[in-house]
Amino acid sequence: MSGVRTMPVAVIIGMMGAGKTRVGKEVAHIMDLPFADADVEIEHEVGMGIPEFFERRGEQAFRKVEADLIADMLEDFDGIFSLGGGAPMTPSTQRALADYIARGGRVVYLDADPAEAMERANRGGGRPMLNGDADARWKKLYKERDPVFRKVANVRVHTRGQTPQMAARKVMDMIRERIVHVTGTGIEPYDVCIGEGTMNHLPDVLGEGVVRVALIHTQPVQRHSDHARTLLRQAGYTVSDIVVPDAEAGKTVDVANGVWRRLGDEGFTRSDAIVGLGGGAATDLAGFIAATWMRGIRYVNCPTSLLAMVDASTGGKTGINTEAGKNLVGSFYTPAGVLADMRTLATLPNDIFIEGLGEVAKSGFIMDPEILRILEDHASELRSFDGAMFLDSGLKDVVAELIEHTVGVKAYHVSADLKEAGLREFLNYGHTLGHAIEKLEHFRWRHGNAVAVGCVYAAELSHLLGYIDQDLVDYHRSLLGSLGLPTSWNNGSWSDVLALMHRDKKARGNKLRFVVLESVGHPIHLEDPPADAVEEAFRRIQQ
Ligand SMILES: NC(=O)c1ccc[n+]([C@@H]2O[C@H](COP(=O)([O-])OP(=O)(O)OC[C@H]3O[C@@H](n4cnc5c(N)ncnc54)[C@H](O)[C@@H]3O)[C@@H](O)[C@H]2O)c1
Ligand SMILES: Nc1ncnc2c1ncn2[C@@H]1O[C@H](COP(=O)(O)OP(=O)(O)O)[C@@H](O)[C@H]1O
Ligand SMILES: O=C(O)C1=C[C@@H](OP(=O)(O)O)[C@@H](O)[C@H](O)C1
Repeated sequence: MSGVRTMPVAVIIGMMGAGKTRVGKEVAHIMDLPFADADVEIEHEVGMGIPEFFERRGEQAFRKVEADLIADMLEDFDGIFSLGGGAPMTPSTQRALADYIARGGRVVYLDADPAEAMERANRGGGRPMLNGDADARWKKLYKERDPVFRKVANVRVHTRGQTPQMAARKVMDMIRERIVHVTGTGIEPYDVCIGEGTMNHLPDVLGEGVVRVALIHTQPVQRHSDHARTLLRQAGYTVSDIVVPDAEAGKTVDVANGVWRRLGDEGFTRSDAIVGLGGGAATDLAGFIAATWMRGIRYVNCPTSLLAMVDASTGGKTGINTEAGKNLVGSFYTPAGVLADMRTLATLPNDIFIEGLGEVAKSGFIMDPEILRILEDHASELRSFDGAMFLDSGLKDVVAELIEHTVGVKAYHVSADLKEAGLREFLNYGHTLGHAIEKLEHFRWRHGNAVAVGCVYAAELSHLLGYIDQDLVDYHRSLLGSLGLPTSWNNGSWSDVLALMHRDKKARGNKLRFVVLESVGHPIHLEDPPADAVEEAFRRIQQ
């Protein structure tokens, strides 16, 4: 015996006729997993059909057998497990499902259209709960059960008008999703959902109180915003499509003003919402609009670049650029949810993908060595990322795992320190020099590339001050280089760099402050380091 506890990959619940058995079997088939249906297992156990058991022993006896069997299967079945329609109404099963979710399980509420499910449930008979006026019985049960199903499930899949195959694909995408929960002082908890098709959650995350949705996006992601708009319209929202200039050109007060004007003209109220879709520039602007319109309305981020997925869209920093500088005007304002839909990466250019790996690696250095291991193992595939091939390649799972880990690092720091009073500053590893490079390159250097050079600089500084050995500095260079990221910069004078580093937001008075490493996973604050070390580290990244 290995002693490892097994558990179902997913448990499917829903009304009679929702398709729990049919769709569940299909999911198991596609995922090459075993399938079990609670009703069939019960029939084996009691040696008779369910209608006969109901007739002979009654519903109460059935519920007891059902609850015991489910409790056992939740401990030792490792495939797709469909429950009978009424099973989640039993309190002990509700507790068992909550425990299963706490262990990482997925309880999928197969939410079929009532008319479709009712018609299917009436086919073929064999459902004792529908004896008599079947439609009336079904409707009554639906009223009782739907609120409970919503509560006990952690995944909800709408299947209206879908074939069993289509519904199964949707279930599969959703059970493969990775979810990072962000919470902490001053944060209304929210989830970052990572996976293929996570954008489908938009209506669920926006909720029912919202009437109008402003979909803020840029032109290069039009294909994805078209999809989001369709989803939103199908869910009954009135959608305002707002196209803003691409990249940093969109993060201006003039653009913000134009968006505020649209919201005013179109009657946006406090109960309406914003969806920001695109790279980090678009999500920063959308968050800023959401934070400021009527002093704060609901917003959801749909990041479409790797950098936006792992960094910009999570953590609640929103903002625009002004003449005073980049990101100097903004607000801490957390989204209602972040939907990192991997399908959007299919159109992402290689250089923008690679740049995102700079922040991924940084997160590995400061906290999560597993990130570094994954980067090492897959460096050459990552480096030759090709959006057109991505979704059909094994790289998809690697990238999803990297995003999950990196968002986890960000969520950890943000949870403890939303407003960057201390711990959150560790996320700034590599950024002190990185920001100076970006500025001196007039922002033609991409952020993640500048951060990569900045990480090598911070590692050199850590070494010069005796915190880490040369091997770890070399490791920074070799890992980042293997991913196609730059590790040196020689396009500006030391005096300009130093002056800019003094204006970094971590600096205090005349004192420079850096984040350096004591070892992988152990960053520390470094205040007012010796001037010669600060300069020598710079000399070392010039070649
Ligand atoms: N709020 C934060 O915490 C935070 C953190 C890090 C960065 N940022 C901000 O994020 C911005 C950088 O983000 P970025 O690197 O995503 O840059 P970006 O938003 O400028 O996007 C880069 C380019 O890629 C395009 N693009 C994005 N997704 C695409 C897709 N799926 N297919 C095709 N093209 C796509 C964009 O349209 C743009 O042309 C900066 O403004 C930075 O200040 C914010
Ligand atoms: N999405 C669907 N489209 C068409 N028929 C379906 C769909 N889902 C289920 N069915 C059919 O409806 C009937 C009831 O489905 P079943 O899986 O037994 O529901 P449940 O287990 O939820 O009670 C079956 O005949 C099944 O093949
Ligand atoms: O709704 C219910 O209470 C029941 C639903 C049935 O399963 P299906 O939902 O698969 O029909 C079966 O467990 C039993 O007849 C009781």
